Amino acid sequence: MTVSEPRRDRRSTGGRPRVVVLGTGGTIASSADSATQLHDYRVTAGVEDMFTAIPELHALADLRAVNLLQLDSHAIDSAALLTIARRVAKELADPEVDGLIVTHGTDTLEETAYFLNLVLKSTKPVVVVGAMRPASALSADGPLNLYNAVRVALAPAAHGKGVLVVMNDRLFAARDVAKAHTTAVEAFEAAEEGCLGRIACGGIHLFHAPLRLHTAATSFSLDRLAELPMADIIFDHQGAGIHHYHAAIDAGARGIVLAATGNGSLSPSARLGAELAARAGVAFVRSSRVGRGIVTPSFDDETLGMVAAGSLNPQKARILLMLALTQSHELHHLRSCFERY
Ligand SMILES: NC(=O)C[C@H](N)C(=O)O
Repeated sequence: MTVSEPRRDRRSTGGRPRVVVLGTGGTIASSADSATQLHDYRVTAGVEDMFTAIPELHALADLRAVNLLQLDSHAIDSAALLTIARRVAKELADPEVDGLIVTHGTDTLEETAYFLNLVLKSTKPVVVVGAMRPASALSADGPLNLYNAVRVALAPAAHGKGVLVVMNDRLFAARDVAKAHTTAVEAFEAAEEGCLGRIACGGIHLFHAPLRLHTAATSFSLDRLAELPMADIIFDHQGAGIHHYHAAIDAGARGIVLAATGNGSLSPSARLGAELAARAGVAFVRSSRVGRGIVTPSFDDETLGMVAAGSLNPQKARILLMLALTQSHELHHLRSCFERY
């Protein structure tokens, strides 16, 4: 279902816009033993605790808290991903809901954001937000990130832009953004594509709009997704072995994403791995471990039946590959997904 227009008569919100804040855990919901401890913290807070820390939020909108998960994002698996996506879709289908925020750990935030960007069928703003410092820290970044996320969700310009990520005063398209720093509050980048906009002194300044197909314009639908197929990422390097490919194929992977060197070049073992995958009917995608740039198609793609990931990093290529495999294993289908999304 495509949800496009917010409802005009707001009987239960007294005329105020309604924003759902859906909590999944992460540092934004964590605390440590002291204000100076910026590591080794635990998820402790629910969404209401975040509201308590930012009383100014209530002036912006009628807020609804949904405590869905309390996980660090490195613990999110395919089942949790589907749980998040289904709940987001359910909330967006409510005509009284104008926008939705997902609070999330930053380690795998880009994977969830890209997945939502591909499967949600709504033009309402969805903003994924996290924090690099726990809520208990000196200069915690979560409260302002969340406040900014709600402001973005309420901005008319955020409609129809796909899933957005707000971190440290910047606004990104879910497809383009990636975590690029282990500890800094300026942890997220969209190196080649750039951020979509900036939040400055209370204003939301949008510079670009995403061009790749997203949300209502994709062929993916949660209604038809019972589960996600298994896909593994294998990291290539000097002296790499073949055992990872055997292990992935034997374990039942339906797809392998190679975090290849450079512009998707294959070590001798990776080449052998691609041949094994082709023989076993396992899809093989070449992405790059470099972190910037595009993996371009090569002659080898034809001989070994591989797909070039374009500008998707390995973890995002895996998300798209899993979704594409739910529709077809055909090479032309997989390639067309990587060209369109
Ligand atoms: N900054 C963070 O959110 C990291 C965190 N541990 C996570 O859940 O990904």
